[in-house]
Amino acid sequence: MTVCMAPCPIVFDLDGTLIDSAPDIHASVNAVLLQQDVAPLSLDRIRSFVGGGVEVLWTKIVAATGIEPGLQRDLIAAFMARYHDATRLTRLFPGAFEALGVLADRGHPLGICTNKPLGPTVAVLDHFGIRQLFGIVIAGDSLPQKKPDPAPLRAALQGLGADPDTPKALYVGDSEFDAACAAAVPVPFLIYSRGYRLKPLEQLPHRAAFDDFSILPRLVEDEAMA
Ligand SMILES: O=C(O)COP(=O)(O)O
Ligand SMILES: [Mg+2]
Repeated sequence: MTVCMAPCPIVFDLDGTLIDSAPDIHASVNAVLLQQDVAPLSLDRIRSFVGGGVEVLWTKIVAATGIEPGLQRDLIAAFMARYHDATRLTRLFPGAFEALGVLADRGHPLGICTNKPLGPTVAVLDHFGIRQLFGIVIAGDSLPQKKPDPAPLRAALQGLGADPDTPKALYVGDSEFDAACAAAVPVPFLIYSRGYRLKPLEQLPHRAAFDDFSILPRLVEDEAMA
């Protein structure tokens, strides 16, 4: 069965897929913990909490630190004040910029479907000068639902002009949230193996995996021929 003949829409996850943002998330979290006289958490720990969006992140932090759960709302507000434009420690993964350029030049409509809130999403896309590549950006606070619910990815596909019920499209992500979301749409899922997932690759349903963005344009072509 042909998945996509004409250049198909490709939707990307952001944290752990296009960008290594865990160092900025880590710094913003620890600044808030410091204000509360709570010991800092390691980068590895915080990275393992990323993927489900800000509320999930802070639910995990509250559980890990024993902070009074009633404080979570205020801590999220304090965190967002730092995180909304946090780009200083964030990097594009090697080759991601070039791969996006190749795919855009080939005519693939590109989109973003992330659980990261819209403020920091736009800040980081602007910071790296890649915002204009994406025809649609669905962020963690764009809809009432977040990944793994299929609604955000369906909205992103619709925004790129794809019929989400017969999606000749691809989703590129890194985590359990992305794999489950893609399966729920359903849409073929390509997984970046150097991202923030917790489980072994084999346990996440995916069409193909890649550890180097220079391979992605060929993987996309392979999908078109499949
Ligand atoms: O911010 C998060 O928790 C996850 O963001 P992502 O969906 O871009 O991986
Ligand atoms: Mg991710």
